[in-house]
Amino acid sequence: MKIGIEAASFYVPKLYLEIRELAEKRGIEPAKLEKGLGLHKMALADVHEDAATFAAESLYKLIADYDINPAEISRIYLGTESALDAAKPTATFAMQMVEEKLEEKFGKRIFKNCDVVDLTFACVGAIDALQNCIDFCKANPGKKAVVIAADYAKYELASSGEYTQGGGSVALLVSDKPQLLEFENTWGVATESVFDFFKPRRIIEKSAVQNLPENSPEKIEIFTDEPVFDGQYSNQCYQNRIREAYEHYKSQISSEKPYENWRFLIFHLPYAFHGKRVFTELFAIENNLPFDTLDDQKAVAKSEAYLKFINEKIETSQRASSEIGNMYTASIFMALFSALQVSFNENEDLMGKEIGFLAYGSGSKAKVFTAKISENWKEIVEKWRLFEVLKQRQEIDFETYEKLHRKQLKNSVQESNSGFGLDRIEMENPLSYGARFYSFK
Ligand SMILES: CC(C)(COP(=O)([O-])OP(=O)([O-])OC[C@H]1O[C@@H](n2cnc3c(N)ncnc32)[C@H](O)[C@@H]1OP(=O)([O-])[O-])[C@@H](O)C(=O)NCCC(=O)NCCSC(=O)C[C@@](C)(O)CC(=O)[O-]
Repeated sequence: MKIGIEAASFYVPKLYLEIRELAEKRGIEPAKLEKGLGLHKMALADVHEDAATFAAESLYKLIADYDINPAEISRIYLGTESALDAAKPTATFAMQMVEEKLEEKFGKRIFKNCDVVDLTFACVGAIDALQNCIDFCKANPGKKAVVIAADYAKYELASSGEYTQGGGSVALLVSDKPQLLEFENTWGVATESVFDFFKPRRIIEKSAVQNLPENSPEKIEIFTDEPVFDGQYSNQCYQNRIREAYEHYKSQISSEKPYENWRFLIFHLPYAFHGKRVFTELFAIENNLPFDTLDDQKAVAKSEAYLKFINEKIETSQRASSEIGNMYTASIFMALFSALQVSFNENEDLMGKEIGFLAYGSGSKAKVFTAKISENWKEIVEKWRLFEVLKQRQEIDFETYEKLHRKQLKNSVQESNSGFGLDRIEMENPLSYGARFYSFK
């Protein structure tokens, strides 16, 4: 049975900061960020936005753009590491927003019998959701599942992670009608528990939190959006896991150099140039090139063969990332959208071509798997207009960016913001303290 993506949509928040401006304000050479890491713009959530509104946006767009009957969706699995609650899944907030928006057309509680849940494993969580939903569709012919990846990447101000911020979401309809692409059945996996990037509970004074029950302990534990991370170590963990997952993938197939058969290599991109920077090792292994010293590594990265390989198989997948930044779980899918959009715009015939996916999530796990482009792929891609949509965003200045980051703004930056938004968080009633209420404008 063929299982794959029947339809796909995305949402990128409408605000952005130019990386050049961030570089100048932080005293970093702009060329390092632009030419070294491939960064140009950083997408930012407005005051009324969070991971739930991002998820709702792409879910609603998926249903509206591809004329999907929501009653036919058996499950909505959300990969996210920006959860809004430690018990109530962020997917339930998104589901409710979309349900209310669709009420007039489809009636109340259209997702009443839909299985909704979050899956978390840093940036690879949505790939786990996807694999799970592929298996679900195989086991239940005719049923459809939606996979959403929704996140915002936020790092401490002036940290080395600051220029790799970003955010947004994608939603994929997975079914036995793979109009966009069809997944093949070999999965390479590699896991090792490490502390390269994580979001621990932080311990703070009780007095720092409003409206806690009187008998709360003096010190309490809270989650924050900003991770603890070790940048260079995280790069190394990524490289190690990808190598191990690729080797595991390879051990299950007969091809000598599988990557040579792939039209694109689609990576999780924490920043645009990451995939091409880490694949040097596997390129060296596959082509028996020395890779022990820094000089060896630089020689591979700068070789004509490697530059040609990047140009042919990776470059177009980087373009959207340069304009958005890290979308955590959604980054790998946005890399796919970017490559497909460029091929669509250039009228390339992709039908039947194989794509290799190299997914990574800190903490850490990598998955390597493949898919084949379907006959009707253009009918799905033609609705995206990805690069036009990215051009329609609003630039903000550095001062506004810092205020947004510090949560010092009460009102949305966009004057006429339309779409899903957070209205309020309950802060008084102890029985509903922290409940979040959303609406569509
Ligand atoms: C991403 C890092 C590590 C970058 O860290 P960094 O120290 O800013 O940069 P770098 O030293 O790694 O690389 C700079 C590049 O710019 C070049 N450069 C220098 N100057 C110039 C110049 N003038 N002109 C042109 N190029 C210049 C320089 O040569 C080098 O390129 P290379 O030669 O090595 O290819 C940092 O921003 C960071 O820590 N970010 C947060 C963590 C992260 O993104 N880690 C990535 C891997 S882990 C991952 O992907 C998982 C994650 C993060 O998404 C989370 C999850 O799973 O949930």
